[in-house]
Amino acid sequence: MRTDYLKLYFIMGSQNFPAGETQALQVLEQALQGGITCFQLREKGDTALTGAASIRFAQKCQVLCHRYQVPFIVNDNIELALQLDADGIHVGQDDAAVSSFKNKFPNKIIGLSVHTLSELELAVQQDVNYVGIGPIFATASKNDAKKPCGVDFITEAKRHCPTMPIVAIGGITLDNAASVLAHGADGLSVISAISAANDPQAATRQFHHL
Ligand SMILES: Cc1ncc(COP(=O)(O)OP(=O)(O)O)c(N)n1
Ligand SMILES: Cc1nc(C(=O)O)sc1CCOP(=O)(O)O
Ligand SMILES: [Mg+2]
Repeated sequence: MRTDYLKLYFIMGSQNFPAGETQALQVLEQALQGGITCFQLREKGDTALTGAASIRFAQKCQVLCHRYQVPFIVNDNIELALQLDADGIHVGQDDAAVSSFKNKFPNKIIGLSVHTLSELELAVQQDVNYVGIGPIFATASKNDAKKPCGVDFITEAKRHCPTMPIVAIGGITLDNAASVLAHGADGLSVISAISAANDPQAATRQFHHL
């Protein structure tokens, strides 16, 4: 995978917006105009869209991403990723084995969440395309987030496995992003820093001028 795709990786689902999917699509387009380099659809939680509505929403997100030539990644849901022929899938430690995703979804981007150095070593052995390391800081966007690991863990991970692309996630804002990059992350992954910004396009642009 091209590491530059990880530079500014925006994640969201309709649950991240008070006005639901309409607002989600508007913000995604603003984020694309502002220069996000990757997008992950993470439709999760009690208010998540289901069935045909979730597929229609996902298709609309994918069309926008294609228009801006930004990879469209699906969180967790391999059926959706296959149905839409997404560019990749992001999976967590509690999901099925990476090998099963690779078999079902060959030649696609596979991202894996890691929280420890041993999980990172396994990710290298499994030849995933990138790892998501987090939460770096406290986050309100994931109910079951682990304890924050801090920026020094990024440096430790990069030293341990220098060739594995790392995207940092969890509580990343315009104020702390420069430190995250200075500690060795290849890219930044955010939900609220863009989804809850007063001006999502301007916020996205600012991440490119840290
Ligand atoms: C880029 C990136 N990194 C980490 C995660 C978290 O994935 P996971 O641990 O599977 O948790 P959920 O997002 O599924 O709640 C991610 N989604 N993206
Ligand atoms: C989806 C997700 N995964 C995390 C992890 O630690 O694996 S933290 C997180 C939420 C990130 O949202 P925000 O940018 O608003 O903090
Ligand atoms: Mg997951």
